[in-house]
Amino acid sequence: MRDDLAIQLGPLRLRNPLVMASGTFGFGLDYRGLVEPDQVGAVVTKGLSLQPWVGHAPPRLVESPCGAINAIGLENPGVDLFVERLLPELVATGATVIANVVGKTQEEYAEVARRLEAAGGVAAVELNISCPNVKEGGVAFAASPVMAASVVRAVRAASRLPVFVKLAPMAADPVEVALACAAAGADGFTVANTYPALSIDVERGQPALTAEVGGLSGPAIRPLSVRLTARIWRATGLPIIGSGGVETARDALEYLMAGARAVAVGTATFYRPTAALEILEGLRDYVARQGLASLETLVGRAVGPPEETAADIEGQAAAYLERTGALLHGHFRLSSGLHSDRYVEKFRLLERPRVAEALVRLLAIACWDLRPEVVVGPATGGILLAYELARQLGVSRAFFTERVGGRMALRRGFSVAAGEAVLLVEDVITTGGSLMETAQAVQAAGGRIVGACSLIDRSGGRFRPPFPYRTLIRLDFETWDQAACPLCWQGVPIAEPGSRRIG
Ligand SMILES: Cc1cc2nc3c(=O)[nH]c(=O)nc-3n(C[C@H](O)[C@H](O)[C@H](O)COP(=O)(O)O)c2cc1C
Ligand SMILES: O=P(O)(O)OC[C@H]1O[C@H](OP(=O)(O)OP(=O)(O)O)[C@H](O)[C@@H]1O
Ligand SMILES: O=C(O)c1cc(=O)[nH]c(=O)[nH]1
Repeated sequence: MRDDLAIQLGPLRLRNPLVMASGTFGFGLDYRGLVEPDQVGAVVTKGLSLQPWVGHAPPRLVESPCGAINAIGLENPGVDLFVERLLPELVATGATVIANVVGKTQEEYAEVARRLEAAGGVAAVELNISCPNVKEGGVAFAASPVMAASVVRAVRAASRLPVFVKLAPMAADPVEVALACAAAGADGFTVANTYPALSIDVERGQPALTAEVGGLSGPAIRPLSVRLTARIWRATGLPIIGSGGVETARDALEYLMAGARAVAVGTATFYRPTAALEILEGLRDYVARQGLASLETLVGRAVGPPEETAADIEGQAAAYLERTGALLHGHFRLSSGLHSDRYVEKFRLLERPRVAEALVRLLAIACWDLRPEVVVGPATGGILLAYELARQLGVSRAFFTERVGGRMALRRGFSVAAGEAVLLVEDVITTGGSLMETAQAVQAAGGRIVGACSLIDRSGGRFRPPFPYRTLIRLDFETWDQAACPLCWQGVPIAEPGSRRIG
């Protein structure tokens, strides 16, 4: 199996971002011979309840322009039968299984999740608090952020399985619901379930569906759910499975660029059973055409970084750095020769791959429009950052500059072609001296600087390079010349934590 479309969905590593939507792929076994369960990123089961549910009387599905309206009523065999009869066979296919869970009380949700975890083989649960066509156990739980969060909390307490909450697009304020679920420990969201809808059979003068209200799915809802995906991504920054009207690779890309990390295919499977596989081929073509190393950098590309995450990092940066041990207090001689009572030990951040990956993702989102061909950073932090940023941007080369006799230089055979587009990356900017020296070394070698970025800028706004420059965190710490340093006056011993030798 090729790995070029693999993507991280919170704690889950999916072999590709395509997920078979709940209720449209049975229990993953009905389509064998057409779509093998291990060909897609994950199979989401039909909603599972504690006891078997019979669902609504027919008719349960009616066509609608650019879509369908359904009211199956969550018919399912119950969690125990699923665990006993269906799950082993599904797991044996090598599929990643996400179990869709429904209940009439929060205790039921919790108990179903507990049994699923005990059974083994389930990668995550998707809490369906959004079925629009039942009176109990559906959208009622999404009616208030508090109720939705209480289901998440109950499930969290009963099982350690990752929890994705399937949001109701029309219930309460979905963003408020999502924030409450995030606070209660949700790992991510599916955005979104179907939209409550009514179709009338004018010959009979009756609702077309026995249940009256059904859920509208298909391309008709796609732009609505793409928008909601962007809102939930911006508000929470948590991993999202986009769902609603995905028929082609283009549709799937829309969801990714709006902030989803995986995309569900539902109604399309009914009229084109191999739609998911065709979409995967389309995604592979796109990745090859755009020269992307992975799909990671597409996530949220069209709508920018999540506000909360950006705000969190910006607003609580000093506290975060303090907590991770990155912000040192003392008396330091910095790379520039200036003195300060603070030093940012960037390796407290960079030594954690997850933290480094998450921070660089924000840099990648901030810089993707610069279209670099090479990423370059000054040693030492820049080595790691350049590599990770290039990886996430799908850029094929990354290298670093280092000091030779006190001057930044390209060594080790690193080179740029004439006019090659270079993005610079730095961990901490104090004066910007190291970055500007790197820029000069790259330009002297023939490279063209298209921009620069840094994780942390402590220059107090004084660093203003002559090319586009983006930073994640601005900190305002004082620096002094040796002669003006109050810590020197007090005789406090000085430390020189960086690797640059002064004097
Ligand atoms: C017939 C049918 C049954 C569905 N059953 C479920 C279900 O049991 N649980 C759930 O969370 N979503 C269910 N859904 C919603 C889908 O998983 C999906 O989120 C929605 O249909 C939008 O995607 P689509 O336009 O690609 O179909 C169902 C949808 C349809 C059409
Ligand atoms: O903007 P400037 O004034 O150039 O200062 C910033 C540079 O100083 C720090 O490096 P450090 O001195 O810690 O050296 P090291 O990375 O080699 O350990 C930091 O990682 C930057 O590279
Ligand atoms: O079983 C159903 O009718 C059903 C469940 C659900 O969550 N969404 C949907 O559109 N239909």
